Amino acid sequence: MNTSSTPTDLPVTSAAVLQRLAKLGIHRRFDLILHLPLRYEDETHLYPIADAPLGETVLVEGEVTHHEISYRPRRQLVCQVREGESVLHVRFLNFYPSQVKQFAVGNRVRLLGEIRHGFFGAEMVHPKVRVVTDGTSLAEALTPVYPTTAGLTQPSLRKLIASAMGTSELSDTLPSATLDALNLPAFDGSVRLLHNPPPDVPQRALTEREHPAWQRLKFDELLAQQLSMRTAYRARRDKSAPVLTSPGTLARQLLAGLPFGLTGAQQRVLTEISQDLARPYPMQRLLQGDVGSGKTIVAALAALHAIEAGYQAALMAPTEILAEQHFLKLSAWLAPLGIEVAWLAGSLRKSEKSKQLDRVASGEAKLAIGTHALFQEQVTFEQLGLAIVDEQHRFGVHQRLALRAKGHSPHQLMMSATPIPRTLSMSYYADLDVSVIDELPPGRTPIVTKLVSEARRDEIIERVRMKCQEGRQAYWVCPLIEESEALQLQTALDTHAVLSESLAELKVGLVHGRMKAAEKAAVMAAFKANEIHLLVATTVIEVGVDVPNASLMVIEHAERMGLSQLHQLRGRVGRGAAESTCILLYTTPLSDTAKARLKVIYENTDGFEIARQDLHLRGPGEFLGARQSGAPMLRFADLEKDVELLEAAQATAERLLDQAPSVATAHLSRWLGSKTDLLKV
Ligand SMILES: Nc1ncnc2c1ncn2[C@@H]1O[C@H](COP(=O)(O)OP(=O)(O)OP(=O)(O)O)[C@@H](O)[C@H]1O
Repeated sequence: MNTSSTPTDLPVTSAAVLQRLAKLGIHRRFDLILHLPLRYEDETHLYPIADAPLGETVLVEGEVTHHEISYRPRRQLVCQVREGESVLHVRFLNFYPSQVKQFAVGNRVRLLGEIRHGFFGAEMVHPKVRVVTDGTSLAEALTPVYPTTAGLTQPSLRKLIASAMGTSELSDTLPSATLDALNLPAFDGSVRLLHNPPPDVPQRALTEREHPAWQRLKFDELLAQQLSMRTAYRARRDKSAPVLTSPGTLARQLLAGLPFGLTGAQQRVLTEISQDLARPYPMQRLLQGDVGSGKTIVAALAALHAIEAGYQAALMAPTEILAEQHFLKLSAWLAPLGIEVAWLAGSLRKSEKSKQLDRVASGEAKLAIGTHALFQEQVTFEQLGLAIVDEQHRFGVHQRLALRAKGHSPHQLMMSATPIPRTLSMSYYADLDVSVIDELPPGRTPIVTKLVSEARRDEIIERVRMKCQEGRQAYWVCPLIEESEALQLQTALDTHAVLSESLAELKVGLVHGRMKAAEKAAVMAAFKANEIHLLVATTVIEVGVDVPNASLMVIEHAERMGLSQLHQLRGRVGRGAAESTCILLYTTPLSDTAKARLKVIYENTDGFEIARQDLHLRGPGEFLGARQSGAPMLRFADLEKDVELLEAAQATAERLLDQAPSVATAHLSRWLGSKTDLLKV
């Protein structure tokens, strides 16, 4: 079998063609084979003009009875083709002299296109044309139409693919017993069928990717992904990590001082984490929990586990606001236990930074909290046992690896406040263990969501006044203006000015992305202390801000925001016992997608359900964030439609890795080819 696919195995020598192929993601012969048609043209079957179905691409034939170049309403070639009593009008708005020749009166022409009812009767615009001579026969297979790029015609792509198919060994990577059990056809037959389907295959099954041949390709792709992720998962067991055992004394002390007990879900995930930490190989666990489900206390208890075992822990967050909030909360929790926490962020003054670095290096600080400043070169730990990464999807694989390199393969806990749909975590996150906090702390009153037109802004301002006079606090979130940060800042400043004036008796604060970290922190601290009643904010408050007394949120131009972002923002309220309201202000007219998004957020409060619908509306890219660059992407399988195949691929991958590793390797190397270095991540 040919597994040594390299860029040189393409049946091409021209640098220009190689470049065009590269644009299509084709770098080796196997990529050509996997370059599957978008759709097909059916030239196997002639329809009588009178009976051809409307709105479908059909092949018809007739004799040219007339042609002219007309100039009204614009220059165009207008022809008539007759078959018996039926007449078809044919028009070309752009045409070459050669096309005029093809339509010489008396010629028999075969036309491929869609018939519509035009002004003069049946008409075809811009059909594909062939002049019929005695030897012209019908095609034997459907004609594939490939995704292509400028300078690469369909016939030349077809030729290249045919040549790759002719010279490649397409033997099966999977044993026939496996295929039989899964009811899947052979690989060779499947790709050949998809490139050259016989005329009796229903086109819908092909274009909708439901044909067994498609199932086979999707399965192979999913299997390659599973094998890649699970190989990485298993490879971790060969590395050694500190065995962290802890009698749990510190954890008990911390819990004793808290006003609440852990929920069942928090306890369960904590057990999962503690068991991992006591293993001799590094943990890589993803902790998922909906907004407000209480991940921070779990992170703190995991850190205490490492600390009690004699090691240090680090907690890294993507923004300084979030990191600082963690720092304040965890310092307050850990100080009574006599545990020192260091703070590392980009905004620290040099002398302060070097003091903090010393505390981390000497081991005086048992926990270090910060932004990406934590994995910069100067940072050394005395003995790092656990690295916790909050909002993991905002960090790339490299940043995570850099933090990991700070210790002798420390354990890693990754936290995500954006719930990840099950199929996504089964596929793109299959190299991790996953824990889910699927229960909210008791006593929360569900958030009431209201959709309100921008025209009723004044009423909303009154509502803010009332709430704040009752002693509650509120957020006012300014619209996201992606095109211009300056404009976004201006909007926030204007909104702040207007609201300060309208609500003169309230203290109105402002926080936005352009402020210095220390300024932001001061505003957040004042809001937390209820010295600010209404906080005007850009979306910098999206993740993690925790002010339980805030019970009203107004989001302007909610129609511009993504679902997960709205859910995150809305989760900033409803964190205490008081009933909370989130008002989504929208501006009309709303696009269909904006309507769909607002409907989902209005109807659902469960983050996992919202995530599932977000996956449906926007595809997986939005969830993967930085992870996308490190994971082999799926081209054929659809995580929504192909759940069964995904489950089958997952089970097959485990079985092959256990029982037939050489089959697993062969399959992987065929699919990943030059990308196999991904496995080293
Ligand atoms: N078991 C519990 N019982 C009552 N309150 C809890 C419990 N666990 C956490 N809390 C409180 O719930 C609030 C939310 O917790 P936390 O900030 O950890 O949420 P989170 O999961 O990080 O959510 P987000 O991603 O929205 O920040 C905090 O005020 C926290 O103190």
